[in-house]
Amino acid sequence: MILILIGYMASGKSTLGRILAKKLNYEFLDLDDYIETNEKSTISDIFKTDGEIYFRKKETHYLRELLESKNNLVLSLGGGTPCYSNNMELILSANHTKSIYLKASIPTLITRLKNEKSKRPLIAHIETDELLAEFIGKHLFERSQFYSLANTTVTTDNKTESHIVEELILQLF
Ligand SMILES: Nc1ncnc2c1ncn2[C@@H]1O[C@H](COP(=O)(O)OP(=O)(O)OP(=O)(O)O)[C@@H](O)[C@H]1O
Ligand SMILES: O=C(O)C1=C[C@@H](O)[C@@H](O)[C@H](O)C1
Ligand SMILES: [Mg+2]
Repeated sequence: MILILIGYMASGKSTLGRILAKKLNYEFLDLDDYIETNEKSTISDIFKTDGEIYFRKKETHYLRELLESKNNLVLSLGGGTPCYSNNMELILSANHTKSIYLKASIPTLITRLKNEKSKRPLIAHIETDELLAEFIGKHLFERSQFYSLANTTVTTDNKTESHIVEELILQLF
């Protein structure tokens, strides 16, 4: 089984994925980290040097590689992974995957992303908190249609990390 965590930037995919994998004794991989290791570059540098379209091609390539080669894995995706190419179709049509949308509210995402912009090239250039809030609101609205295709959804606001992981395990098994 490959458990796939989906959600907006800062929704908790990497943090919760690591904890979930430990509990289940599964391998943990973060698609952003996997891309960085294999491309020998950071996500920010890939965006700067080769552009977003190149990044999205690589993202689909490595997603497919992992889906075809791994088992007993928790895989945290990038925030945009479900929204490009045929990635969501790939995930849903594989018969050994379960996908989970980690749903966080706009205010929660704004609070987290205000302090963590620099590593995220899509928002690093946004100068004020007001503009960031406006961007997140619109962007999440556009992306929700893809996130909502996940097999299951867990809301994460005002819940501790361990509480969310317990809920995930109950929903999944
Ligand atoms: N349930 C939670 N309660 C409070 N803080 C949380 C919770 N889950 C995650 N966080 C915090 O939110 C921030 C973003 O989490 P994380 O990096 O796991 O998000 P992500 O979905 O992997 O983001 P990205 O798509 O940009 O990689 C981190 O600082 C993390 O500690
Ligand atoms: O939301 C997005 O489109 C992204 C999120 C990050 O996880 C990275 O995959 C990259 O910064 C793009
Ligand atoms: Mg992450």
